Amino acid sequence: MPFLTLSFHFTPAFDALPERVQNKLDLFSCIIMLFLSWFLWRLWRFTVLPQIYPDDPRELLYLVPSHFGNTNDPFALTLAGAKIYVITKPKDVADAYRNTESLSFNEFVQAVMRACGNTEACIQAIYTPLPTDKAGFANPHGKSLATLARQMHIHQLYPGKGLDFLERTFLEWFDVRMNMEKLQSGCSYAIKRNDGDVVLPLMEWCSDFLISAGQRAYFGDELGQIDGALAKEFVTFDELSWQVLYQYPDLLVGKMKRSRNVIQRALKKYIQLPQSQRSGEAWFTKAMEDEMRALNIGEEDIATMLMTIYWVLNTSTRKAAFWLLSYVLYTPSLIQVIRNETKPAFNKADGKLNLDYLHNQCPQLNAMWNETIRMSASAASVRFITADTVIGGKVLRRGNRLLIPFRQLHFDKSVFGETADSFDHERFLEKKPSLTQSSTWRPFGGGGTMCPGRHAAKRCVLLFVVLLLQRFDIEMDGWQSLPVADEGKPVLGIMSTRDNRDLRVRVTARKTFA
Ligand code: HEM
Repeated sequence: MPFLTLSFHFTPAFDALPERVQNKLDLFSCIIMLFLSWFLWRLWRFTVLPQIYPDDPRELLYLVPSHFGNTNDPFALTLAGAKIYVITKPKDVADAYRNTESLSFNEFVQAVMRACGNTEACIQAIYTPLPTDKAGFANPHGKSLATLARQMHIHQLYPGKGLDFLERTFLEWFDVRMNMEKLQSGCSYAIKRNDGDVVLPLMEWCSDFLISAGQRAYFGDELGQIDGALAKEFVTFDELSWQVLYQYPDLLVGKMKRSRNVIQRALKKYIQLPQSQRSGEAWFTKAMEDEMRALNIGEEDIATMLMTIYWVLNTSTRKAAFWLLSYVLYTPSLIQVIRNETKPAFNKADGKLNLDYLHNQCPQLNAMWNETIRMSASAASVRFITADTVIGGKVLRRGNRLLIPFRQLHFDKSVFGETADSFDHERFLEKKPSLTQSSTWRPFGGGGTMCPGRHAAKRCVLLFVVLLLQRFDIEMDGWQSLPVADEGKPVLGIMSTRDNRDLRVRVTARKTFA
């Protein structure tokens, strides 16, 4: 019974009223009490507290579309009882990336590890500093495996031998599969097969090819021999992987978990194969496995860790290839631009590809890559605040999280121009060579955790696109509107299409080369 009405309830006047009227009054007083409680709470939270702590970021009132007159000051949200600060100003973002003292990435990684099923013992082993003279990857500063892992990623993924190995493997993989006979026989998901052409669902095709190539480059042939359907299984997992990022309760994630388990089981069988029986894997895979075994981490945990590698490796490249090809298909004149520019990269005699030429002499293609990821990247960096920290003149209190969403930066008209909402790769050409160095360009995050896989992703996607456009004609199979990106779900890089919409494309072998 609400407190306010108690005194009235015990009066003879209340007792004298008919029961129907008494019930109505009860309901009315409940509503008044609820409203009053909400009003007092709101007054306290959004009016009194900001007066007491004027330097704390303002709390965003629920569902108010633009905050505080678009000042872009840091603000706070409360989701499921947890306070999350959000910063959107490029300078604040740059300051946050620079701060590795009181803004930590580890907490986020550990939460993802737990959500994927890693044990506490494994997490502890990975975050414990290791001796400087340990065997394996050099550790002169006595760091934990969690910190060394980043350096190991860089060793594999930054320009140099490791990245060249990956690129050669991608190329070999695409090369043998990208001919009409193989597309006709190998793409079980083809919608139509005619004499000389094939109709394919573009996203499904990009997913199959890019995931399989990524898997082959990191895990060699054996993983595919253990389970030939992992690429398909991964797509099911990946489309639901926002449930991992939101840390959904186990009860609600059956389908996502089933697919994840299939991949983890295959990875466990893979590491149970003696290393001498595995071939063609990337340096990183074996080195990481050795490091974990040296810490006595069990095979279940190792397979779970490898699953997260499989995830970051494969989630974005397939979607980036899809978006780049979609944009090009909606402006078909760009197909010829790519063909003309990349033709000299192919040796006239044997068709062999000069990769250096592709990396350094193709500004149009490079600009199309930049524009594609500007339009379709939607990740956010997350940091845990370990001590009160001032950003943008506001105090972010320890124990809360900081979210740095990048997407809105990529549509800033003062940086990308009035056409920022549409695809126009020319903005990245000579006009503004420094655009990718600007603090509003963040498809790969920033600071000490900036994506180490960005070069590999670009090389993999561009190889696929260039081979495709040089070897085939491609067009839409009947008019279809451009799918809309699904901005509603958190991702680790590039967005999917809303409602998983795909495009049907007709692919025909080209008679002449470029
Ligand atoms: C277009 C493709 C890609 C995009 C847009 C992308 C984006 C990102 C973003 C936004 C982050 C988080 C950065 C932060 O929080 O500051 C990240 C982290 C990471 N990415 Fe990528 N990524 C892509 C491809 C790849 C590929 C192919 C790999 C290969 C293994 C990869 C490996 C990683 C790793 C290991 C991290 C964690 C870095 C760390 O812990 O320090 N990414 N990526």
